[in-house]
Amino acid sequence: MTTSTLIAIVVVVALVLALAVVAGVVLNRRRRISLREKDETEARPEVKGGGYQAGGGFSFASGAATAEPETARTAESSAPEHPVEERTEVEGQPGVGDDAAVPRDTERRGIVDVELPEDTATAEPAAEPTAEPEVPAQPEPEPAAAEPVAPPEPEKPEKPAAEPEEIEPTSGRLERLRGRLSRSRTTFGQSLLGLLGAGDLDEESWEEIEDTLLMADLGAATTTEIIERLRGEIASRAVRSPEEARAVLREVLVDALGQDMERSVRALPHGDPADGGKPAVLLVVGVNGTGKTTTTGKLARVLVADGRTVLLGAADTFRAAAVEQLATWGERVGAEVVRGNEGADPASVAFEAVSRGGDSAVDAVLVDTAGRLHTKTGLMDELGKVKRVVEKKAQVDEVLLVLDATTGQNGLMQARVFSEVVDVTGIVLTKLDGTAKGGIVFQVQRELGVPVKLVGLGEGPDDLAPFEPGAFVDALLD
Ligand SMILES: Nc1nc2c(ncn2[C@@H]2O[C@H](COP(=O)(O)OP(=O)(O)OP(=O)(O)O)[C@@H](O)[C@H]2O)c(=O)[nH]1
Repeated sequence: MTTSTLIAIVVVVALVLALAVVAGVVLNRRRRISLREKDETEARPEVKGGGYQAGGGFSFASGAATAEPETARTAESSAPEHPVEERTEVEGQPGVGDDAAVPRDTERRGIVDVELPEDTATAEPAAEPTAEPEVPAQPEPEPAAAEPVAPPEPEKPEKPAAEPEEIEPTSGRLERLRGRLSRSRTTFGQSLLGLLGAGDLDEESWEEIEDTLLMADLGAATTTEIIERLRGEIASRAVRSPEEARAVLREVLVDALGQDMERSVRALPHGDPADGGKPAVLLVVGVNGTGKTTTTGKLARVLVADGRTVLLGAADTFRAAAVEQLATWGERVGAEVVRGNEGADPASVAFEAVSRGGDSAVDAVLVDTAGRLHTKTGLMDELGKVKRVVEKKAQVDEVLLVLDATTGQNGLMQARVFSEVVDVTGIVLTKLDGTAKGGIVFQVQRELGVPVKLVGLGEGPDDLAPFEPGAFVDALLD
């Protein structure tokens, strides 16, 4: 082999190596999405706002217009099944992930049949079975401590004594309270914007975006869906600038929140109450301390501010303080309160509240129920009974499940059990002001298929807002 042949071979090998290196670099560049080459002249993609038409205010609807006809349940079909193996409790004690403190509903007391008032004969629907389901065979721990308590008659409704106070305007609440979402905004919204706007989006960046979504409690399924959509949209729209990436992010998040979900609170009466129409009936349910009583009071204020008359039913008879708390809310807005003594049968109080609401021709009856751990089968059955007893008198238009946004996965577990027992129609997510995990909104809706209708953003009396996907996402991203 001559020297010139050798040189030729070396040159060819060097050329092939150089070509391979260049091809590798080009391929790697193509896989990245660069946001650095901002083209100011390109028009930003139009971003659609949320489809929910609350217009910044609360949206109320009549149950008659939207509620599905209630079918009378039989005791057999409505008795929820809670096989022992599915329970998270261990011998009645909270399990991992449950409330650490011994809940007040560990108090033992028998569940008694309710003596319904006289007018039950005229009540509807007639198909309700006369026998309430038996207390499940699974006994509460320490059954010997259970004392049969005769259901005291609900007390006479109280007329508020104090002058009703000023109520913050109900429109634009989410706008006004958007600052309360600052913790979620910092750890969720701003992290995402930082990652998407930082420049080259390689696999590592997408992993970080995924982690951010998971940390904010969006859940694995929603996170995967959002990442896939984001990747697709950013690539297909040839997104170049951080502003464009933000617009795409907003659109994807708003869509993931379900723009078409019906979020009106069914709190408007069926016809004119002054002319024989019936009040709307709302039950407020949830675990201890999630904010049921507070939410009931806040909602009453919104309705009163909108010119509606309200009656409050204090069916949280486990805790005298809860009854007092609701009575105070009633006084503050000039609403009548029907209350029972501590230990009174909650179903009896709820029934009386609905009867009284009809007699007083109010627009809405809001019934605050006792908090109960979702793991307590007997107490959950009792909640089902509250609803069935109320249905003897009137259609229940709305069952609002109050969930504490700071409890994460445990909140979801609660939601599943409650919706088995009482057909939850809307979620109120409270304490969003105290958490960085605002992403729970996405997960809870997806898991339950029930819309988040209201959000609690503070302890103040007017810190309740209607949930609007567009405004919520804006609050997270701005
Ligand atoms: N920060 C914040 N605190 C809230 C919110 N909603 C309720 N709270 C507080 O949560 C605590 C419990 O609220 P309650 O309304 O008493 O809860 P509950 O579910 O009725 O409790 P039980 O009667 O024990 O079942 C109170 O201190 C409320 O002020 C909210 O949106 N944000």
